[in-house]
Amino acid sequence: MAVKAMGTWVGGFCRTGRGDLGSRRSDAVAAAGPNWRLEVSRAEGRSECAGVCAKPVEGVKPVEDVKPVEDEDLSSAPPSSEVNEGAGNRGAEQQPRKLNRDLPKPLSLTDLTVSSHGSNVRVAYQGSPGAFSEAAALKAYPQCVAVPCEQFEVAFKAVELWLVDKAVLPIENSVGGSIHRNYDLLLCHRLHIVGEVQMAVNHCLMALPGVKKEELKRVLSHPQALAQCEIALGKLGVIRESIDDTALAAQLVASNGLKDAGAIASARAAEIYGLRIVEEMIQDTSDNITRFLILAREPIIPRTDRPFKTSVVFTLEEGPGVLFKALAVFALRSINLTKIESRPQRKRPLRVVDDSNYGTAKYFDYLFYIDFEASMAEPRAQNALSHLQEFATFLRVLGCYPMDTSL
Ligand SMILES: O=C(O)C(=O)C[C@]1(C(=O)O)C=C[C@@H](O)C=C1
Repeated sequence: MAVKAMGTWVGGFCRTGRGDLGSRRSDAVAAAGPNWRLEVSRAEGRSECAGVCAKPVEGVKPVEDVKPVEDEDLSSAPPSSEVNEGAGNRGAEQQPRKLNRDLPKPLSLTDLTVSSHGSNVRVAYQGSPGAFSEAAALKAYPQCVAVPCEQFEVAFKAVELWLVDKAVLPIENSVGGSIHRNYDLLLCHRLHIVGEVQMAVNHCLMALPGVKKEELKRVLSHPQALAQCEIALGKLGVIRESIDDTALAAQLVASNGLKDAGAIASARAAEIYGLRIVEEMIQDTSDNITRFLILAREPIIPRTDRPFKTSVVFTLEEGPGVLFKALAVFALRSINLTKIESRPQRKRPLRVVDDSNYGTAKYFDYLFYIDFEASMAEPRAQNALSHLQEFATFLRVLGCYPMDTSL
């Protein structure tokens, strides 16, 4: 079955000894401006990170202005001609000479300080300004520079390549369920879950100013958003069109002047792109919650002074009761599970039991993702994972992080 992991305990973490699953590190720290989206370039069908991609999103207000050191405001300094005039003859009263305004300024302690509000933190999210993921990034780090990315994978790579510090990505929604792509990407990248963000998602139906709800023939949005508003869309009887993110849907309606199309997005997206909200809270249930993960290059130190959660992924041998046995390692220690997800192993999608292939001869191999309510600093969590390791064919701790109990 899958590769057997040799676990090592590092500072309370069970870190498996599986080889590098594709993460790349670079010392290159690049500063992508606030109005830029990171994107994946596809060469010969292979998905590759293009690094900082200078693609401005048209008509979008910057999320936060970044001021490069070289562009410091020098307007208060006198022009160099004035400064140089008679220099050397004025003793103590002379104006300071501006020698070379292009010289780099040395880093100071202030430059190195990351405030508790995350004012220096650059956080990648998937989507365009006004997307719900941007709001989640700002909930996690209120003063951060939120960096829009075209795809989830770009956000992962942006962290790995040090283009940003963190990524905030959706993992599940209370109506739409799991975002499987991010489960798969967690496994093929070496990032750590360092936090979670729960956010109430209130969807608005919006259109060009003057367009009535009854005039809409189609509605554009992210597939998750369309799924979360199934009842309202059914009543409207419109065609649903999938777009990469909700804010991009709003932008498309606005920039193309689509009179027959509406968009489902946030109230902030309506404001940014100049659309009028024709109906608020159109999601199927008023409590529509999306949970996002905060990903970073390094894990955080698990603690016990507040509620922590741990996320793991593992594989098991085939056989009756093995999943039952795996879940029992938590039950035996009164550890509450908050999520279980299974994903097919892509490299071993199908197994045939016998050559004749009679009866139920084909079945799948699965990866199991589990979130449980305990910190890796607690002996019961460490013991549970040691126990699981006795029969799991592969085990990786994806992260141990404080639970988000707010909304
Ligand atoms: O399209 C957006 O606005 C997003 O942030 C993506 C996303 C998602 O992928 O689930 C985030 C929150 C909502 O559940 C709907 C869409």
